[in-house]
Amino acid sequence: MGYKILLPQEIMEEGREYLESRGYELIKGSGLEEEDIIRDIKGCDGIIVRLSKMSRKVFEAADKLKVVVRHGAGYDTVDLQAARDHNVMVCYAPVANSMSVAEAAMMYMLNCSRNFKKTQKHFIDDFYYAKLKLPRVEMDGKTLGLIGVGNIGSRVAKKALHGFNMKVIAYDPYKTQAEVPEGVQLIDDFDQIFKESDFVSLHCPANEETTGFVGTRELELMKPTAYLINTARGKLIKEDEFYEAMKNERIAGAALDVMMEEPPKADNPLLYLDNVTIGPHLGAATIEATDRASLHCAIGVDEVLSGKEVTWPIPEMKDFCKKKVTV
Ligand SMILES: O=C(O)[C@H](O)COP(=O)(O)O
Repeated sequence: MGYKILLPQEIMEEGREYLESRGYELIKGSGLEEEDIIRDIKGCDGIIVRLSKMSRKVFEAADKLKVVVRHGAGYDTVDLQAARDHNVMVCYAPVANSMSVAEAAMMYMLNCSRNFKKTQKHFIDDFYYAKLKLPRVEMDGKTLGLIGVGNIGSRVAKKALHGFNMKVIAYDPYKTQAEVPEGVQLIDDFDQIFKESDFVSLHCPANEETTGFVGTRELELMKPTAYLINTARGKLIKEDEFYEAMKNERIAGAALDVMMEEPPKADNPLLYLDNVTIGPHLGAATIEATDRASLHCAIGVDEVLSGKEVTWPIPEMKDFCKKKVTV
């Protein structure tokens, strides 16, 4: 067969074994930047991308590429039009990390409710201040507002309903009440989620519809005691407007697992706010999720290159999938 699969970043053993046992040659990339991928992609039939972007320039440089598989649930880093123009199929791993990201969302909610960033900052200097003076709340009985009830949002909903006895309301124009977990109240008014919730958690993809859809206006709608959690994509939030709101303590706190720029520049002022917890896009970074993602990506590569039906095509390329990539 002799197909070459570029791995700009290592994947877990499950995925490697799946591909190697089927005769694929795995090529270790020389780096994660665009120029590295442009150099490395030549002669490769497939690529599994975790952190790198698949820009038009990369597709232009690729002479044999037939499949791109995104190691995760989002694919906003892949230029889909360029993929189509170059007859390259794009798949992803939409369910592999849902549980881990949902757990991360709960972790960030707890972190906010216990004011943990400020607590950590103060407790060495003044244990009693850290213990007694910082406001904290329970999650039990509070209202969680979800934006997006897909693979991740529905897992968050179940954890919040059954693990924390929260009320869960949700906005998702692509779902019906019958399609969301029992106990979730689907609401067709985006603003109402911000107005009513004690915690708002974002679980939708970044696309033209959602980019920058949370800014000053939405933060102004929120209760001053509420928290905003983003484990989805940094570009959903207008970061400059968010910074102003948080600097002025417009809401009680926020947690971002994702940012507009990853890694963020050290001088990004958001990093230094006491009321904003920030993580390094760690939602999917567990042993279990990366094991599954590596395997699901390997399956995607093999399905496309061996002409099988594709289990996880990105939704925008389902039609393309039927057309079949010429190998
Ligand atoms: O950490 C990873 O494996 C991925 O970057 C996660 O990607 P996702 O946020 O698109 O699921």
